[in-house]
Order: sequence, then structure tokens, then C-alpha cells
Amino acid sequence: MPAPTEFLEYVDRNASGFINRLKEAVEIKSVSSDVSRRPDVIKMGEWLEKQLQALGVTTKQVDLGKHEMSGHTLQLPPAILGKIGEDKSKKTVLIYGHYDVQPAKLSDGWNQEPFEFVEKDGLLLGRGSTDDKGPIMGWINVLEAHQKLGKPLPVNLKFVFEGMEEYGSEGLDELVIREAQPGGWIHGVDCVCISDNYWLNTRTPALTYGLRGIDYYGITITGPGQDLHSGLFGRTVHEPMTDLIKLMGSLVDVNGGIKVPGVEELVPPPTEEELQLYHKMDYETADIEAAAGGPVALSQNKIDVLMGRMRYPSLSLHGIEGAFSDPGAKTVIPAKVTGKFSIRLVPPQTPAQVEPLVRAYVEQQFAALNSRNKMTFGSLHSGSPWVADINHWNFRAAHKAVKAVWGIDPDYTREGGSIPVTLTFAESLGVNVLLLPMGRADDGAHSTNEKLDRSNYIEGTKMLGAYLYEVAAESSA
Ligand SMILES: NCC(=O)N[C@@H](Cc1c[nH]cn1)C(=O)O
Ligand SMILES: [Zn+2]
Ligand SMILES: [Zn+2]
Repeated sequence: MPAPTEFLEYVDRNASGFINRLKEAVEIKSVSSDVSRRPDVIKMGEWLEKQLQALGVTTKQVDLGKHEMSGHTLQLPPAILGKIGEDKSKKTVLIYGHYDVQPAKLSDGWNQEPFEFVEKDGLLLGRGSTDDKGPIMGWINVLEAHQKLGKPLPVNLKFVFEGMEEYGSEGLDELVIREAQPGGWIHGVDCVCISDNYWLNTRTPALTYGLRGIDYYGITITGPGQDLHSGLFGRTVHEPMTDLIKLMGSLVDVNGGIKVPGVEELVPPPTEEELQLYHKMDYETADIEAAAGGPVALSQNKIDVLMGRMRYPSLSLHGIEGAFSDPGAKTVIPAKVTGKFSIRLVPPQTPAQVEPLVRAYVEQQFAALNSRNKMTFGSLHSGSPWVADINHWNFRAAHKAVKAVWGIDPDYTREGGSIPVTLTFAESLGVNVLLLPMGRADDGAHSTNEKLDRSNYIEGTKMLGAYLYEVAAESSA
């Protein structure tokens, strides 16, 4: 059942109001990994709850308790649960999104203050515009259109919005498992839809049926009692940074090969059938280079690039806490440094399998340094990979919606990123989960100058609405 014309026209007529809604959302600095921004994350959750309530959604804020972050005990931002419609003759779709964002500073290389929303040259710019505030606003726009038009929604909707996704979704798995039980908020839904990833390129919409998992680690080296003058102490003491750089350098080679024994070996080679899927995707190595903003692809072979992103694990080095990183030439020997890195996991890898391999390797590498410093290794957070069945009516409905709104067939992709709760939804609810991305490959999620194309936001709002109509029309058999 295609989306009604009056809905599509409402979206076009009200585009500027929808953009204002996104502006308001972007300007709340809801950075989940920043201790000082935690009140803003909570404010963002409250703002979102009010938006939902104003559009007739029954909501519930769930306190997820407290957690430890960077030596502080902090209140976790609430999960915002919502529901609208209880018509037993209709399907019920569960929508998930996250209202927290990655950190961003002007000095990272932004052309504008990252939390000041700018509309320019067809782009909606600002932190969170594509990840994940744009898609969440898309769902709210769909609700607004139906309320203002006095039209019933074609399906019942349940919502789970969280404020800690960018920090490993702390506390959410337990909530989802609890609420999936009989009598729980999300028990009995027919399918799940998540809009929190991107097209493979800038041309072709995508339906996504897989995500990599993640295991995020920290290696801390301590020794000196305080930071030291390198002129007075250089070549007289074991330096924590020197040890850490050696360890971090031993984890991955410059071509992306993971040097931790046993990690790559867990992954089976691709079958002929799987290779054919990559051949069919609308993709060129120029796409990754355009999205990366430089000629830096590891291979000029499209299949290698696609498999590197979708079906092989990767190990990335993220940063060093405690290292000198300001402009200037401070001659310091930092006393305590923590190196952060993560491994993106693919089936059948699990964090429980991979973590002991990494720990044993890091300990062995550190022992080989014969350093008198101390090393501690830990996992900051983790999530398992997920793969779905694309032959399900949930995907069929999304395919029709994409075709109706964008006029082309979508690519079927596996995403290189992670959304830790996805597998928990699939397992605890026992239903199909679909990822329906709104943004493009070059949106700059987690990066500088993050944007969502105006057309992706507006057509994407239509696509989300159209998907609900197509779900309603599918037979669940
Ligand atoms: N849009 C999904 C996303 O960006 N997910 C994050 C999740 C994460 C895990 N640890 C920190 N963030 C990702 O990096 O894939
Ligand atoms: Zn996201
Ligand atoms: Zn993200």
C-alpha cells in the first residue's frame, strides 16, 4: 500500500518546520562520552519526550541507574519509551534511535561551531545531523504529519530511544530484555526498524542487514609519580608513552591486518555466493575515497574495500588519554597514559572469544619490553555482530518504500559500524530487525562537518512514512 499523497505533500509543505525541529535537536550538546555534558544529554532526552507527547505518544522515562566514567560516578541518561496505537488488527513496529552524539570541537577542523546548526548549499550541518538526530526527527515528522492531517497511522508504533549509544549503550540490554517479556513495553512487536546508518555511496539508498560488533579496549601505562621534565629525566627512566606506542604499534599493520594471533583466524572465507553480492553493489573505490576525503583506500579493488568494511574485522587506534596534544612544544614525559583502540567484530566472533586473545597478546608484548612501568588492560565496552534475514516481509516492505520514494532499488548492505543493542532486539523479541538508513556515505558521522543532505532528510521522512504503509500491507506469513 503506497503512502497516501496527502502525507507526501504534507512533508514537502512543512519541510522548513521539520528543519527547525532538527536545528533545535542539534543545538542541544548531548555528548554521552563527556562528563561535563551529561546534563545536556538528559535535557535532550526530556526534549525528545516532550516532542513525542505533543504528538499523542504515551511515554515512559526509564532510569538506567548510574555508571563510572573517567573516574566519575554519573547518572545514566534515561531511556525514553513510547507507544502510539493499540489496534489489534494492525502490525506493531518498534522504532529504535539514539539521542546522544559524538564529541565535536571547532578546533577539530569544523568550518562552523559544531553545535550551531547551519543550512547551506542543500546541506543540514551540525553534530548529530545524520547520527542520529536527523533520522529520529524523521520519525517525529511522520507522527506530526499524521496528527495534523487527522489520519490514523497505518501501524501501531513503539519507541525505544537511548542516550548512551555512542558510549556502548550502557544499561540498555537489561532494559530491552526485561521489557521484551510478557507484559513488558515492547513485548509482542512484529518487527524492528532502526535508522542509524548510511548508504554505501551518495547515489543509492540502502537496506542494511548486518552490523559489525565492537570490543573497545584501553591500555594504561603508569610508572613515574608525576609528569617529568624530559631534559632532567629523559634516558634515565622508563617512559610510559614509549612503552604504550610500542604496544599500540604491535596491534595492527599499516594494511589493516590484525596482528593479535587468532583474531583473523576466527572468520571463515567468503563463499562464491557472497562474493556475487559484492559484485552487484553500486560501488567504486572512488566512493570510499570521496567519503574519506582523500586518496587513501587500502585497495583499488572494489570487492576488497567492501569486504574490508562489511565482513572482516578491523582494528583501529583511537587516541591516547594523558598524552600531550596541545599546540606548542611542551617537553613533558607524561606519567600516566591510556591508549584506546577497538576491534570491529564480525560473525562468528564474539567479545567473549576475542577479549582473552587480545589481553594475552598485550600482556606478552608488554613483558617483552622488560619495562619497569606497570601496565593494565581492560575492555571499556563491547557488543556482538548481527546479521538478519533479508527474505523477510520487513525487508520487502522497506524495499517497496525505497523504490516508491527514491525511484530506484536499494543496495543490500552490511554496515561496518556497530549498534550494540541490535542483536539484543533480535534475540529477545525473536522478530526481524531492519536497518533503514537516511543519510549518505559522505555525511561525516563521528567526523568534522557532519551533515545530512536536505533531500535525504525530507525524502527520508517520506521513506520512513512509506515504509510504515508498506509494512501494513504485507502479509506476516
Ligand atoms: N551510528 C551507529 C554508531 O555510530 N555506532 C557507534 C557505536 C559505538 C560503540 N562504541 C562507541 N560507539 C559506532 O562507533 O559504530
Ligand atoms: Zn548512530
Ligand atoms: Zn555514531
